[in-house]
Formats: sequence, structure tokens, C-alpha cells
Amino acid sequence: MTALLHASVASPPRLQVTEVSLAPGERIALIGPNGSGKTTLLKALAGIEGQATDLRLDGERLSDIPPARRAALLAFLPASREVRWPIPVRDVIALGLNRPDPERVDELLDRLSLTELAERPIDLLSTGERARALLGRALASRPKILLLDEPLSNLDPAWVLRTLDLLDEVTHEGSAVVLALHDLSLLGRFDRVLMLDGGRLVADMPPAALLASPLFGDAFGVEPDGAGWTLRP
Ligand SMILES: Nc1ncnc2c1ncn2[C@@H]1O[C@H](COP(=O)(O)OP(=O)(O)OP(=O)(O)O)[C@@H](O)[C@H]1O
Repeated sequence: MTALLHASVASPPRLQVTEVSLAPGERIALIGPNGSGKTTLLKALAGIEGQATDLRLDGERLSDIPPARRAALLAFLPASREVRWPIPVRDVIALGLNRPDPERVDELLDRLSLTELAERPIDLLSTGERARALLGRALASRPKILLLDEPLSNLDPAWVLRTLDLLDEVTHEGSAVVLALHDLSLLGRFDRVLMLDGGRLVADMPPAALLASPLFGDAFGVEPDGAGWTLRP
């Protein structure tokens, strides 16, 4: 089966050479301590920053794919929720589309409970509402590859679960999702975990295997204690 994304990327000294392959339908958590290189890796996989060797999306070289089609194949959601422009929420979501599709925008407004806020400028939304609107933009074109940098930060517990359900639907339709996160209690919702430490990929395995591995405590300096985590002495 052709990988949806395959690349060897690097961004020295922040990210050592890292080979990544994403298969259709995979739900992948990207974890690691602060500063370990998660954002750097996502940007490198999106072709925004760093160096990529033979970055292929759905079998095609990134450089051979025209920008409009590239946007429909891959979406990158930055961690920042800052938006300075007073663009209505409806138009922000529409920015994720190659051509006008008001029905798709309405569908996302509904799924993200943003219909009542559709005409409000995005800079006047709460942080969590803005996070939902920006996720809507990333999902708009039904990209095959979603690289999401901390999309669950700023969301209340119900919206964390609704967002994970929404992403499950996206992966059931065959897309691959890579999601950077800090809430390690959510790892069970993923098929695979990539763990970075000091700019190196130190683990690529299912969540249960990682949590049982000493690699986890070595990277984070914490240990699972049943109810949560405790600091290693
Ligand atoms: N533009 C930059 N120039 C130089 N160093 C940078 C730049 N951006 C980030 N860094 C550094 O690169 C390292 C990796 O940063 P990155 O943002 O990828 O980490 P992260 O794992 O996403 O962290 P966090 O969990 O805190 O969001 C950090 O030490 C950071 O200070």
C-alpha cells in the first residue's frame, strides 16, 4: 500500500534526521517534552520548514504537486490560536477550500457548533471557539493528511472528546492524522505514538507498548501511577 506521506526530514540542530511514513487511516499521537521538536517535525513534514529528503504525499513528490492540490492533500494546523484579522468565522473555514463550497462550510459550522458564530469576526471569539474555527479550516478540503499541532489545547473536556470523535470519522474515511498533544491520558485514542526527545525520534509504537516501556519515563521524567503521573525521584 502506498504511504500517504513518506519523508526523511531534519531541521538541525532542533530535529535530527527523522524518517516518517503515514498509512491511510492511522491516528498518530506526537508527544515529547516541551522543546523536544514536535512543532519542528510537523512543519518539516508539511514542507514549511527544515529539510526534507524525498517528501512524498500519496506517492507523489511534494515539489511536483501544484500548490492548490497540495492544500487539498495536506493540512497543517499551527499551535497558535492568534488571529489578528477580523474575518468572519464562515470565511475562515472557507479559506481551507480550493473552490467555493458553502454546503461544506455549513456542515463544518454545524459539526463544530459554530453556526451561531458564523458571521462573527474570528478575533472576537474565545480561545476555544477560535481553536474550533481553525480546525474547521484545516478539515474543510477533506485532506488526506492532517498535521495538527496541539488542536486539543484550550478545548473543554466535551470538545476534546467531540474533536477526537470527529478525527476518528476522518481516519475511518482513510485520512491519516498526526496530532501533537500533552495530555497523555488521551493516548489510548491513538493507534501509534511518535515520541521525540531532544530532537530525536526515540519511540514509534502503539500507546500501550510505549507506556509500558522505560523510554516513556526516560523522556518525560514521570511515571504512570494509576490515577495520573508522578515525578521520578
Ligand atoms: N525559529 C526557531 N529558531 C531557533 N530555535 C527554535 C525556533 N523555533 C523553535 N526553536 C527551538 O527548537 C526546539 C524545538 O522547538 P519545538 O517548537 O519544535 O518544540 P515542541 O516539542 O513543539 O515544544 P512545546 O511542547 O513546548 O510546544 C526548542 O528548543 C525551541 O526553543
